[in-house]
Amino acid sequence: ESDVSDRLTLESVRDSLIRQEDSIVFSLIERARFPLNAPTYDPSYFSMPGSYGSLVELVVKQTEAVQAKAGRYENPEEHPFFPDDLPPSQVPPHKYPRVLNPAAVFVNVNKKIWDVYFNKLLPLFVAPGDDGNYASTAARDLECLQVLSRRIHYGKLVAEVKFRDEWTHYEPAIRARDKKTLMDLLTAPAVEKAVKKRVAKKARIFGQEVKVGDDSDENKGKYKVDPAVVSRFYGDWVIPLTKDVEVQYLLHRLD
Ligand SMILES: C=C(O[C@@H]1C=C(C(=O)O)C=C[C@H]1O)C(=O)O
Repeated sequence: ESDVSDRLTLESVRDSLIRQEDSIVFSLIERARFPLNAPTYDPSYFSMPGSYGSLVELVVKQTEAVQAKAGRYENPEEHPFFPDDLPPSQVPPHKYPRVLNPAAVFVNVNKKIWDVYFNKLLPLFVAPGDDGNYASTAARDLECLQVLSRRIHYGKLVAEVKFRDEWTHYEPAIRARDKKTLMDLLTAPAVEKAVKKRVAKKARIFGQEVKVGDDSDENKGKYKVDPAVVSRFYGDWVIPLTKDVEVQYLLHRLD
């Protein structure tokens, strides 16, 4: 099997992040089909044996258990939200390319992603209201959580590539545990600017009303998810959390 590292470049990992933007925008569009549906998140809405808390926690925990048996978390790019008590994989092991330093496994920011998604993003992009579709709503929330988690933890791969390209700059900062210098070294303002612009454009294009027979631009600024909300979410949370993952990974890189 060819050495993965000769295919792993900053350009290739950035291309993957660009492709993941599509999945993130579409997952938000699909969640926005439902109103807030607050009982989904209310621990007092239902009770069943086993401490599940809210309905969304039940759906996430049980879905992650099934996906763990199917081998999902054998992939180093995947991170469960409830890692405790996950069942072992039941499928033949797949040889994932070993790119990351094994210490990468300690970097997991899913608790923060959970908090930010439900408390900062969700109220901004879904309509108020309750249509009773709580199980479907929870399934859409899980899709959003998983695609955001994959994107943000991709910061490990980005950091690995940057380390390999410029290890003489990174090594002293890692040994000095100098997070500020590490953050300065890995930050690419022009790329961040382009990311924020592109995700807003994708939200406009993917979320527009498609009319047939009349090509006039009748969208009148109506989109399934507000492009400005998507762009601001990337700027305020997705990019900063990705960079936190990069810094945390680099701090473990020489373990
Ligand atoms: C992911 C990268 O690292 C940083 C994080 C970025 C992001 O989360 O979109 C973009 C540029 C960098 O500041 C990168 O350099 O591509």
